[in-house]
Amino acid sequence: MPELRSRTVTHGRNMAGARALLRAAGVAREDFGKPIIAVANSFTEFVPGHTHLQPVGRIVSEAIKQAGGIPREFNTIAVDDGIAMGHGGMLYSLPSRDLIADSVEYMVNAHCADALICISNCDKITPGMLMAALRLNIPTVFVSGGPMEAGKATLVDGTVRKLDLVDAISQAVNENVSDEDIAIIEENACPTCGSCSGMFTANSMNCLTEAIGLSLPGNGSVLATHTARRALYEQAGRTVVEIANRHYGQDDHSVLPRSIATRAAFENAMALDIAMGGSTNTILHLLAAAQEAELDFDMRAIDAVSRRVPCLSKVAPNGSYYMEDVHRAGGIPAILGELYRGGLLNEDVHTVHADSLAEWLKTWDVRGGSPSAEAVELWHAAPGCVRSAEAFSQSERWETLDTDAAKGCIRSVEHAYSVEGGLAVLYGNLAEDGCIVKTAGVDESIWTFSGPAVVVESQEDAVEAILAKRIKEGDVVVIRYEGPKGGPGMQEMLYPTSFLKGRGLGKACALVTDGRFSGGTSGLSIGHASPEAASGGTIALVEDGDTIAIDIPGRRISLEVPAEVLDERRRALEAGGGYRPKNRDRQVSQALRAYAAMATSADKGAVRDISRLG
Ligand SMILES: CC(C)(O)[C@@H](O)C(=O)O
Ligand SMILES: [Mg+2]
Repeated sequence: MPELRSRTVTHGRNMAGARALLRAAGVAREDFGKPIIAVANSFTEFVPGHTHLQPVGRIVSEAIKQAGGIPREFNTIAVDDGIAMGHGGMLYSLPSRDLIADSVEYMVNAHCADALICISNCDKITPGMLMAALRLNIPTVFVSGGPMEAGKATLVDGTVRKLDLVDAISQAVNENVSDEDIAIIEENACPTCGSCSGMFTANSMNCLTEAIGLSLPGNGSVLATHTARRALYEQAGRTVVEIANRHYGQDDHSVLPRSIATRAAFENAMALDIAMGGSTNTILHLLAAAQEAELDFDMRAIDAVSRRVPCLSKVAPNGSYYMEDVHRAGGIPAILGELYRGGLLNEDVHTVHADSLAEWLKTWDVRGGSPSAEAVELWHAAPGCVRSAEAFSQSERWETLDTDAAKGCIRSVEHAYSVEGGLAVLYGNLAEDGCIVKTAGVDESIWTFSGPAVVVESQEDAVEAILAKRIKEGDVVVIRYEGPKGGPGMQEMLYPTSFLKGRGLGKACALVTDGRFSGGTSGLSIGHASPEAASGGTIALVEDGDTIAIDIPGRRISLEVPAEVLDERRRALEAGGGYRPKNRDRQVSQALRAYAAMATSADKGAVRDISRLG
């Protein structure tokens, strides 16, 4: 039977000092011996996805106390990609993931916590905490802050439309949209607290924790403002104590993160991701998390799943549905249920709340025949449509659920949007170790595309070229030296992709980069090109006017330049100073340079190269 880790600080005469301090922090004499549960809360007023989490930490802690644990809450940082976007702030976004993972490890190990509950939400927080959970491998439950409601606006001409953050970004550069309409869009794009309303990175990751089995059903889709989230937080608090007791009291290792997040579970999560057209960032984060779990799960494994799983849902930016619509259609268990019936899931998995996939879906899949009354009630949680930055500020209900598997928000395998999955890995001389495209967001007419390269060596230059109308129909914009090392920090290219869209080029151009994209990016946007330019990848050798050919169904990307010419260019580049951007004036802090010194490439999840630690 494993001893409570916290015994190190709660038992024995020599730990009188540690106990004295724990007492000073509110632990009662009779509580010593109960499991200490670290409550990693990512509350911050900077980020709408996290601004409502302060009371959530208290609710979770109270539930833990009631269930017989000792909650110890602490905070992590959280970067808002949407606010950091389009300027030097974005360099900090991806490195913040590893900082969060480390800070959770520091707090848990320094204080000998027995178990962990992760209150996450936005882009890097869920993956950072997931990395920590798999690194620490102590009983862990994830519970996120929930999605934002979709925006609704009435434009000057009376048109009523749904919208989100990306509309505010792209419409701002659309010369056909009036200042009055821009003001209306800005005012209404993000009406409530929560993670931005589409299938963007935050929501994608929070849905994936459900599929991996580390969070409760509904975690990824119950709206941040809805009263139904209170029960989710309370249940998460009870569950973490229950699994801690099973592990330390009954020697049950099946509740540990590495027992739950197995390769089979990662493949299921990837199948979900491909079916729902999740953010391309999920690939980076799953690769990073798999390495923490010491799992054999790489780009080839992702490629294999993407070749067999179809696209079952198209949520913004891939279509006109939002997270609130995914929820009404039965949430993540409904997508998993469709995949299960299609024979596309591994069945040898379990979760923090169910011992088998069959039990999990039987209870929670509203389309599966016998969902519990609790599940049916949960999926009725609807948007309040009132501006609010508070958790639990509304309790609207949908009158009916969307169970239309032919034309609704979530389709069956038989009625898939496309047999081609929502995400694909492409290989070729331009990306020998692979690159990523979100097929769900690409118009089918340009799944094969070929055009002349227009090369820029920074996101800023790309934005400038698009706004100065130097990019024309048919071009392939190449943005390089924006990888994990080269940026550093692998910026998201939401501004270039949104500006292409805003300038009417969304379906007319391709964009290839060694950087990455926001979950809000759509169009023929190909990222994570590996090896990156700063590591000597072929992307460093592209010249203006070279032809780049993209073939999504064939999973190929090629720079159509003879090998001898590329060799010649490589020799010249290496003789001329190596793999560095030309004329780029970028302030890079020491903290970021430290990240860059250790960063691996995107096909390895951009994690630190731990082989260098000796
Ligand atoms: C700001 C966004 C839309 O959240 C973006 O950061 C993403 O990656 O999805
Ligand atoms: Mg992001």
